[in-house]
Amino acid sequence: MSIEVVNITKTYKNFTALQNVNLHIPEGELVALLGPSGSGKTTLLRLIAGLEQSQQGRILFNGEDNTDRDVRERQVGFVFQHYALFRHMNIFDNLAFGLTVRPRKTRPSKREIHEKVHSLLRLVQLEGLAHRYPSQLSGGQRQRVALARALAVEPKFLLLDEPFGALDTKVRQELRRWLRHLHGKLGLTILFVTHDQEEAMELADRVVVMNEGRVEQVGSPEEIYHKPANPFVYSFLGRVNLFHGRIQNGRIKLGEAEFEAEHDVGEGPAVGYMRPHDVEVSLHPPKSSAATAVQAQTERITLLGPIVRLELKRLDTKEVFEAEMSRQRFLELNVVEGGTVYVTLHNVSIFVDNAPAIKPTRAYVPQQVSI
Ligand SMILES: Nc1ncnc2c1ncn2[C@@H]1O[C@H](COP(=O)(O)OP(=O)(O)OP(=O)(O)O)[C@@H](O)[C@H]1O
Repeated sequence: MSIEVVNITKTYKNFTALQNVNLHIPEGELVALLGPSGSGKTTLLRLIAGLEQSQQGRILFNGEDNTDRDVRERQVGFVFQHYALFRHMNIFDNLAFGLTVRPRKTRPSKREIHEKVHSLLRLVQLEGLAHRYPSQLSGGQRQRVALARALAVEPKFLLLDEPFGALDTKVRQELRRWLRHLHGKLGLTILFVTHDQEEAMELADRVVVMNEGRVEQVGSPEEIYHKPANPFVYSFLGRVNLFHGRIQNGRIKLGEAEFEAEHDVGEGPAVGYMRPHDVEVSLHPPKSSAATAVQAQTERITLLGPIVRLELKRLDTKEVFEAEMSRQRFLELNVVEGGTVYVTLHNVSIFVDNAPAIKPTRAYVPQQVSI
């Protein structure tokens, strides 16, 4: 089932938690709501579920207006960070609960419930644990039971609020793989909240980046990482270097590094954003006369297994920034702390105020002046 959020604004007294949010989630997609704490992710999820009401806007399921329907009518499956299983019921009863409390008319028979619960246990790979109590399961197992319980009532879609938040890294990774697989098998629309960018990138077909009650960007993991719409998205998705400079005479000057802009971008202060893995480090000045290389001092070297991170300080602007490279490249280079290197800046995105990114088309090549 598709979900459409149309122009939703939600305020608590005089605090605006969501502002003019619009979002379309096509049927069958696995979508992440990603953003820092307080950005409005849970509020949006609760509004879609029908647990909250907004002051403005509509919520449509498959094009049908559900704004005024209550939570039970919406037939949504939920899973929260803290598994919230019934502690006094065994796993079988936890899974059967949603079906046994249905009105007599729509309640399945005992045999049907038994079959359903066992097929769900098979689906979440917990067969044989039906008679255990929640306290006798690991955190990851409990969370899989919570998912199975949400699926038991055959929801139109699943809403997951930081479903793996309380689990340790290794279990989280396993559950991510498992959820991806489950989604592939069921083809259900799933919307999940996370503040972990790696989780969003690894799991989701599409990521909705939120900040201060607004949607900053919606795109595939590839798009939001490689084509961030604005400085917030750039900075939120991974490490980033900032270089301060100016646009003048159609050229973008970041200290001694200069780039040409494809079209007229005005004049004034500008900030260059760049990922550490796009910084090319060399011990020698580049052969080309392009003015994108600057000198820097190596302040610190951090070995991170297969990756090596250098903390560098530009000699021209004194800005401190990071470069990342493979261990192999690091060993070939022979960089030392305190030494001087040449860095070439690739893939810089220039942002002026909050306008869309300017991608420099090429490095500025100074003209030879003949005397
Ligand atoms: N019932 C409430 N009354 C007042 N303010 C609220 C209420 N619920 C949420 N808020 C505020 O709305 C904002 C958005 O909260 P929300 O829980 O949606 O954020 P979030 O992105 O899910 O954050 P987190 O990752 O920390 O869970 C926060 O500033 C929060 O303090």
